[in-house]
Amino acid sequence: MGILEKIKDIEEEMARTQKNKATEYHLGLLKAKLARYRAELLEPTSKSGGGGSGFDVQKSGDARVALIGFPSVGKSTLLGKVTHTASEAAAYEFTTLTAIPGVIEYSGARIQMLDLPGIVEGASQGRGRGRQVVAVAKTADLIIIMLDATKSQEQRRLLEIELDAVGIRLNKQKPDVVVKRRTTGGVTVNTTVKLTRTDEKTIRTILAGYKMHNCDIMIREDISTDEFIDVLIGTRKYTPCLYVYNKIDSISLEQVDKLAREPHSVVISCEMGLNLDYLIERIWEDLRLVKVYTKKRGQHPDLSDPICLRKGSTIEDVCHGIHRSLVEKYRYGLVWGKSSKFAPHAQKVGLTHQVQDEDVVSIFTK
Ligand SMILES: Nc1nc2c(ncn2[C@@H]2O[C@H](COP(=O)(O)OP(=O)(O)OP(=O)(O)O)[C@@H](O)[C@H]2O)c(=O)[nH]1
Ligand SMILES: [K+]
Ligand SMILES: [Mg+2]
Repeated sequence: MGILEKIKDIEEEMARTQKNKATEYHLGLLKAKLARYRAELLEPTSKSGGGGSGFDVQKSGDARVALIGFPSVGKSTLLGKVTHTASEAAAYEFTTLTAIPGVIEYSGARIQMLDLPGIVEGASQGRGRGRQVVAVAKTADLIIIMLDATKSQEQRRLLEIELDAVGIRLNKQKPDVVVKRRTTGGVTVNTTVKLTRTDEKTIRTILAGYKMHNCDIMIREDISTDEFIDVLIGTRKYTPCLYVYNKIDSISLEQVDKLAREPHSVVISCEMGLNLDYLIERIWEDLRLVKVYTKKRGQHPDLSDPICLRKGSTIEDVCHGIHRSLVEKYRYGLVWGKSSKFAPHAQKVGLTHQVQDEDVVSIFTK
């Protein structure tokens, strides 16, 4: 039996099985199996799944944003509006057939935006170029799910399902669970919180399904069964996502207002140039980047060429951003800005000091 058939079998069995206390463990096991087969399906070497390795676009700039959506929602039009790259846009579906990179310049930072072909339902199973598109989505630091505001909300759910199927978890943190494999000793499960969405027996059943007979599990949040399986599989990608509703020029103000109030959502009109600056600000925020300006002794800071880092980065990361060997020669640093205890004056800092957005940093070497 091929993988696709096995998946179908399990899905059918799950659909047949009534959900109640008595079947919970069995369903957990089926879910674990299903997740394993799906993962196999995504292997580029897998024969049954049809391959599809993604478009070969070099990463560039400080972060990558991928545009995911159904055909003709306006992805290419957006790329043309916010970057210097033109990507053909037209009124027919599947105008774009490959990945087209552009660059958004935002106060000295460079964000790569990838225009992609439209995907259809079933993309993650290999329909159309869906496989390649979702493979690219996996490499993104931020996913934009682009939607046509004139169409039903159903499109959003369908796209979420496709991304979920390839292991992308949108706007979620990695669950706080630690799994330690051992060679003997059986399974121990420790929890620091009460579990209301799964239970220890289900967890043990799933572990047995994965042939993990010796391990320590430490659970520090109220996870669901699915989230526990995610942790075991380990290759999940936790990516921030913005829902961008385009074509608001064609709907009523009341409708615009309603969409704009949804979490993680931005409403725009590419054609009328509405709200595009705000969209870029939100992209920047959701990427959770900080930019740090460097300054040489006795000179003004270089405001044209900041170093961009993840939020929570330290002076050590700043050093790496300047030169590989700088850390070895590091004596001390000076920071001006929000992270300085003595703002507006400088604070003398060590390598572990966390920087904040728009800090100015000077590094002094031995
Ligand atoms: N009314 C309206 N139409 C728009 C807007 N933005 C784009 N369009 C139109 O929507 C159609 C599709 O635009 P594209 O940019 O080609 O859409 P796409 O998502 O790249 O489409 P594919 O590459 O085929 O997947 C074109 O006719 C655009 O002119 C908008 O803000 N309002
Ligand atoms: K189009
Ligand atoms: Mg396009």
